[in-house]
Amino acid sequence: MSPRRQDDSFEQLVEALLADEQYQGHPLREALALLWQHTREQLVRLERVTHISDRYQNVAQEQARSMAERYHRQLRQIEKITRISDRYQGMLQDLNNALKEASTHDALTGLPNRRLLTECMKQEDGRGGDYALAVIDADRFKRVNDDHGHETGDRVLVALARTLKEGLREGDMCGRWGGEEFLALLPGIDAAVAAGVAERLLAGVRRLRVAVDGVELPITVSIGLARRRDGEGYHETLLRADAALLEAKRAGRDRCYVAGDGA
Ligand SMILES: Nc1nc2c(ncn2[C@@H]2O[C@H](COP(=O)(O)OP(=O)(O)OP(=O)(O)O)[C@@H](O)[C@H]2O)c(=O)[nH]1
Repeated sequence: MSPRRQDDSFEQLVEALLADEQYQGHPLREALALLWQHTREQLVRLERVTHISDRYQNVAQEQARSMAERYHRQLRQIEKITRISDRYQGMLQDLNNALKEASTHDALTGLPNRRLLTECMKQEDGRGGDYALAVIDADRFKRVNDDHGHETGDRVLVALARTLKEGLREGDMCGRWGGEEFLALLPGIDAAVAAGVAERLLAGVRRLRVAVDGVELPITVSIGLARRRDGEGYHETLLRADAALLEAKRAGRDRCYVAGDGA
């Protein structure tokens, strides 16, 4: 017999006993009635306590669940913020690199710009470095612009920059000094080697051809070369190289002039 049915039959038995006429006035009946009354009250109380306990457990479970959900939601938000922050930092880094590149390199040719060249020459001066400077200037470049347009002029400058860079040794530096003028910084070099490098650059540019409207445009440059003298600052060496360049131009262009030590 199931416990529930047992309870039911016990209850029916007690009820029947209490209702039976023949036990009216019997002292045990009074005791049974009191006991039965007490038992029923206890049962009601027990049910109420069980009900409260169930509700409390439900509330506790509900709270635990919502706390776990909140925790996971916040975790997901933190992960998202971390991803955004990583991306943002990456973008900042890229931007930083781009700014650095823009501040030190020429946008058209990609070569080091005047600022970076100046910085490097100052550093060489600072350590008393032995170097030569070659000022390289495109010949009759105005004509290229006038005859073929500024865009063609730009293409020529880009091709020229590549050719000059390819003609230099490892450790040399070629940058765009401004306009159609380039500057090569040749560290640790003696006069004869520097002149050889300049001749190689001239020859490389002579071989260069830039195609314009089906025609191959010849390009030449003139070079002024000066070797740093003891105790000299880069701007003085540069002035001597500029003077040598002027001589090369006057002498007919497409050549290199070397500044004498006394120049
Ligand atoms: N396309 C283009 N032209 C430039 C740029 N910078 C300077 N130039 C041009 O370069 C030309 C330089 O002309 P000039 O200083 O008269 O010299 P040149 O015609 O080369 O003559 P020489 O130097 O005497 O051989 C000018 O026409 C400038 O406009 C540039 O970034 N792009």
